[in-house]
Formats: sequence, C-alpha cells, structure tokens
Amino acid sequence: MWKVFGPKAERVPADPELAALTPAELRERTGCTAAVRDVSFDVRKGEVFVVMGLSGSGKSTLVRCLTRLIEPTSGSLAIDGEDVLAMDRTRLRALRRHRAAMVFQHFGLLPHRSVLDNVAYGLEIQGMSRAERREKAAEVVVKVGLEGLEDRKPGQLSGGQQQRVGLARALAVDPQVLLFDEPFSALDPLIRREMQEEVIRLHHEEHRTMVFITHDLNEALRLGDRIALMRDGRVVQLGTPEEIVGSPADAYVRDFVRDVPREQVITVGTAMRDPEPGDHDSGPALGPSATVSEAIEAVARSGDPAARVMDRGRLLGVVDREGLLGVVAGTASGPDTGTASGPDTGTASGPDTASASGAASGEAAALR
Ligand SMILES: Nc1ncnc2c1ncn2[C@@H]1O[C@H](COP(=O)(O)OP(=O)(O)OP(=O)(O)O)[C@@H](O)[C@H]1O
Repeated sequence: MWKVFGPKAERVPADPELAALTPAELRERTGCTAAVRDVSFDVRKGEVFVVMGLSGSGKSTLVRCLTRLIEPTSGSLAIDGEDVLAMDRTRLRALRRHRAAMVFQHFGLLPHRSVLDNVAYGLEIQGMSRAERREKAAEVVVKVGLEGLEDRKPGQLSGGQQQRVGLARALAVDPQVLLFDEPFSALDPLIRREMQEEVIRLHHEEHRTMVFITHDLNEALRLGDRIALMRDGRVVQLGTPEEIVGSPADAYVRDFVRDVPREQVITVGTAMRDPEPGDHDSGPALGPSATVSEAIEAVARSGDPAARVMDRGRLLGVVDREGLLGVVAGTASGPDTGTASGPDTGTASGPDTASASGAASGEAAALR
C-alpha cells in the first residue's frame, strides 16, 4: 500500500524513479509527501499488532487507511478476505460501525451525554433499540472498570476514566478489530500503565485483534505480539519485540532500541545453549518463553550455575551464568543468529526478512 499526499499523487507509486526518491527529493520534484510507502503486512486474528515510529513516520495515515478514513493511493487491502477497496459507501460504513472500531487519543466523547449513553452511542448508530443498547452498554461499562460512574458526564471524569469510556464505546459494538491511535499518550505515566494493563487483560480475556499505534517504544514492547517499526513512511522492521530488540534490522533500529533492558525482552529459548552431560539434574527449570531476567533471578536464588530450559518435561537447553551475562552486556547474539541451537527461536526476523516492503515470506498478504 501507498499513501501519497499532494498533486497527482498516483504517479508516485507508479513511477519507479519517483518511488525511489528520498522524502526531501520527492517533495522538491513533485510537491508530494509519501506518508505510507510500499508497506505490506498482515495482522493475524487475535494478535496485538503495534505500529510504532517517531512523529511524522506515517503511523496515523497507515492506520486510517485500514478503514479508508484516508483513501490509499495504491495497493490492496482485505479484512477477512474481503476486499476493502472495493467496498461501496454502505459496506464501508458497516465496516466502521460493526467490524473495526477506533479508539482515539482525544477520546471523542459527547460532552452532554452520560457515560452510559456515550458507551451506547455506537450501538445507537447501528440502530439498536434504547433498552437493548443501554443494557449492552451497562455490561461493557463494568468490563472496563467504570461501574458506578454511568450517569456522570465526560467532564466529570479524569483523563484515564474518559479513555476507559472511549475504550468501552469501541468494545460495545463487539468489533472484530480494535484500532487504537495513540490512545494513552495524553495520560500521565501511572494511569497510562494502568490502561496498558487494561488492554492486556482485555486481550487475554477476549482474544480480540488489535492494531495499536504508539510512538513509545516501551508501550510497543509491552503490548505488541508483533511490532512494525516505521520510518519515513516505510516499515523498517517487522517482528516480535524480542526480534526487534535482539536482532535490529539496521543501524536506525539498533539506535532506537539501544536503551531497552535486553534481559527483560530476550527469552531463554533464544539465549540457551545445547545441554551437556550433567546438565539434566541441576538448576531451576524454566519454560522457553521465560525472560533472561527471570532466569537470572532463578539462578541467583537457587545458587546453581545454570538454569534448565524445559518444555513439557523435555530438556531444550541450558542458560548458564556466562550466557545470561552476555545478554545483559549485549554481547550475545539475538534471535536469528543466536548461538543457541534451540528449536524455532524466532520467525521472520533479521535484516533480510524483516525489510521494508514486506517481502518477508512469512507475512501473508492481507494488505497488498
Ligand atoms: N493531509 C495531509 N496532507 C499532506 N501531508 C500529510 C497529511 N497528513 C499527513 N501528512 C504527512 O504525512 C506524513 C506522515 O504523517 P502521520 O500523521 O501519518 O505521521 P505519524 O507517524 O502518525 O505522526 P504523529 O505521531 O506526529 O501523529 C507526515 O510527513 C505528514 O506531514
């Protein structure tokens, strides 16, 4: 998909010479800005897919293109196999009302309506009867922790509470996909953390598919099953938090993740070495998805020289003190080039497969 703003935007993706220009050259030659450049990815059912990047990298434009709030310049787009670009206005409206609900940074609440009526708003637009929608809204209000505040007006709520109303309103329509556009960036850090935990909880309880925009790396790492890191309209790396932190695709990504405590993101499944004779009967046991940080704590507590990485009773590998220190020091390799011979330590990662245009073979083509 491409989204180009400016005069005769369609010629940019169609012309390889224009498409190859840097953003500054493109602006100079054509007066156009390519906000989304040749981006391709799929969002899997039930995952939290994070779109991360600095201001101006194209995140909002990309996510607005997903429901055609912004019309893509070229490319293709499908939800559940259905061609979104072919939808007429009626079907598009149905998509936005029923299937893909958006939660915005500035809440977008109706100031003169109560919490309950704000939450019920999406259902009202759908044409649901008053009694039915209020009943449904009341259920969702409880789900997001706003019980007792149903009759308040948005102005009588804190920022965090207002965002819960925004979240409840989106959830009330029971959408297939929730799209979050920097929903928590106006909240103070503690409330923000609380809301992130709320999203994680809802995700675990409901397995709802979520696309989440943020410019905050910690938020991306905390929430994302996979992260698409954008720069100048391109996706420079797409991978799990562990792949992005452990195997940055280029110098830009490396710089971006430089200050992340690796031991909190890298798993023992990646950091482990092959078992050696004698490893079997000593050391604490951990699952392959435990973090290095958890392994350090386990080893420190037990006093053993190493921890065993076990999966359903089978010994997969061993993480010893040296290996654990290597992760903390940044001298150990990341998921794709890991010294460990562990089974399946990562899917699409590393410089080749995670590159911008979505050539990654593992990424299917919901958006192309
Ligand atoms: N309507 C528009 N007309 C022209 N250029 C636009 C328009 N909307 C966005 N852009 C440009 O497209 C690029 C991407 O903008 P976008 O808002 O998608 O970035 P972002 O990553 O969401 O940034 P932020 O985090 O600041 O919201 C920017 O260079 C922006 O100036």
